[in-house]
Amino acid sequence: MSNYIIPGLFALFIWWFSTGAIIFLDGLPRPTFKWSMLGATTVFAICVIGLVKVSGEQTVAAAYWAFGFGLFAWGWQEISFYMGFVTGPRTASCPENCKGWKHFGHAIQTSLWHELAIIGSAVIIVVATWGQPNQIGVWTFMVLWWMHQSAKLNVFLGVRNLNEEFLPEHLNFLKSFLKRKPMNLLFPFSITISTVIGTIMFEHAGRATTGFARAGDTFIGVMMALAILEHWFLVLPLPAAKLWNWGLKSHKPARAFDVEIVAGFLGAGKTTFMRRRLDMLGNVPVETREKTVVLVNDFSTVGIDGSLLRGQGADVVELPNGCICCTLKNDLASQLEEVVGKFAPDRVLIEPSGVADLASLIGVLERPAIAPFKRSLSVITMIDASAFLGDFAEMQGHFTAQAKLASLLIVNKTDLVSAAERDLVEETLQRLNPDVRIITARYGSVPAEVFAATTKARKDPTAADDERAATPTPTVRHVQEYEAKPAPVLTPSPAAAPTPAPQQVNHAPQAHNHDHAHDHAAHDHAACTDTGCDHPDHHHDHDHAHQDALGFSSWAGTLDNICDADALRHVLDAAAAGNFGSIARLKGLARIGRGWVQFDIAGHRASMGAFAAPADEEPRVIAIGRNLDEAGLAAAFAGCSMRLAAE
Ligand SMILES: Nc1nc2c(ncn2[C@@H]2O[C@H](COP(=O)(O)OP(=O)(O)OP(=O)(O)O)[C@@H](O)[C@H]2O)c(=O)[nH]1
Repeated sequence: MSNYIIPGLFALFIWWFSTGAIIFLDGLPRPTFKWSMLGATTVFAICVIGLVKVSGEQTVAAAYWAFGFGLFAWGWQEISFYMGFVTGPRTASCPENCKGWKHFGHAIQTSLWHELAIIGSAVIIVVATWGQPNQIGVWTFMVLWWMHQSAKLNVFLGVRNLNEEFLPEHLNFLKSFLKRKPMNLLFPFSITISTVIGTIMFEHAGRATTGFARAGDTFIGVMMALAILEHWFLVLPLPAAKLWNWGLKSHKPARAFDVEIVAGFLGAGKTTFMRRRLDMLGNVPVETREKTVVLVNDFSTVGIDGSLLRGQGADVVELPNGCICCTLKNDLASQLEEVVGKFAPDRVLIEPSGVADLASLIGVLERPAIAPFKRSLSVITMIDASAFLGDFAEMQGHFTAQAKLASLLIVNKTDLVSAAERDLVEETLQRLNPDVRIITARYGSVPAEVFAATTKARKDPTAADDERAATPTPTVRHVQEYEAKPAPVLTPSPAAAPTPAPQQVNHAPQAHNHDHAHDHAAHDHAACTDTGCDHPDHHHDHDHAHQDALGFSSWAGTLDNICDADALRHVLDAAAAGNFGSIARLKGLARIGRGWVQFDIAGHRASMGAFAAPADEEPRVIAIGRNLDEAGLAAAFAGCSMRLAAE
């Protein structure tokens, strides 16, 4: 038995160790790459010479040597690719909306030279050992090649675990070619082929009569078994990456990151602004482009904002179902720690839900695990100019806190108000926080210069002194209006129309309720008083009361069918008119004909606009408000998808 167990364990160990070593080398500072590459090339040359030397021998030792040479020869392929020496002609993300064969073509271009290098290396190894009895090295190389190709195709077609943390920063563009979905059609074939070959090899090993054959067949069988395991790791909810946590240690960020919180009430235009901000951050030469991570937190169990922010060059991490103030505070803290370890970002943009407690969120950023990494913090608060006066009358504490904690206030949606109302909003805000800079905007459009100062506002004591001196907190009032193009294909809603009568429902949206109306409505949880803002940590025991004071609940549903545009608009108008309770915010994504729309109710106005959805998008809707008529909403949205089905 030891004839099988020892080579089996040897193969397992050497595979695990060499994989971890490559991950480790890959996370070291870039100047080390040339030395790693030089080392890998020397090792490759030694492996080819070694393979020639042992190819004529059929001893147990020769089996071990040949396996090791085959495996280390493969190491060169990995190092040369992951360190960026041998990749492909394409070094940029796939353009948005690029699909099908074109997308596949772009994917091939990202690693064309790498694939050709593998073919070249395989030819060298095959030729060097041609006609010789010891082919274990060749087979080891071939099995690794198979594992690599199959895993690569699977992550392209879609799997659950993309193991993006193993991708070094300079290969970030590859993420646009990875797809997250539970499974793809190739996966069962990959598993079956590996299982058949693995079984044949183990069966050969069992029948082998020499120590050489037993060891050799066991090596190949174990490599095939590892291929199977690696594939299952792609789709099962297992933290397989933890196997190489030691290798990832070198990937830990050496630098701190800037944090921008984009706050504001429901529908104020946070996501609209974030999209522009991401554009701004991505619109710089590649060498100076920052690694940006977006953390987005929808109020409902079903997130929408994450979908709207993807595809803009940043990694998007969703924290659905919450307010970043109650139970989610711990989730946020651990999520942030994970983001720091996994992505080593230069900048983290956080979009809390419209009812989040900003003071608590800032408190999370002060925690010891996160604070040392935080270089600066700026709080950009979006204000819906058209809804502010009404909302302020109802939720004075909430808006006071948001204004006082802001380092920049953007009075958005100025296209919807008169100049007099806009001035009134600005004056009210300025009175709440005399030091804050206020600018006005349409569709969240703000010039880039604004951020040169604001991103450095609220500097940490840990930040370099010269940096702080160079970028003072903006205290000068400066009000200016910036014109912006409205969102494309925006269709303002006509006068409120009646809800379509609930028809026979085929696919009722699946409802998820997220009710925060507990017993604490009496708490007035403004984080700031007229004399200033309390330290966020003083509020830990009462965070949930903030949400309760606002008294919102949410409803979410999925829209299984293609919707009828007119029916959808009628439902939106009815919802905006208050037919389904007092809706503060509604948003969703729906399929209409061959395309997609993003629809909204914000500030009691309904709107729809075209949306470029990725292939795996889910049509869905969420509503946030008070006294929501959930059954009515479910029937109405089911009605818009049914009407077309019935025609
Ligand atoms: N008329 C007008 N509409 C705007 C403007 N800015 C954003 N909107 C629209 O307002 C709606 C809400 O915008 P979002 O950016 O999703 O608002 P949000 O603050 O992220 O909303 P939540 O995530 O629900 O809190 C969308 O329909 C936007 O197109 C603006 O300046 N003028």
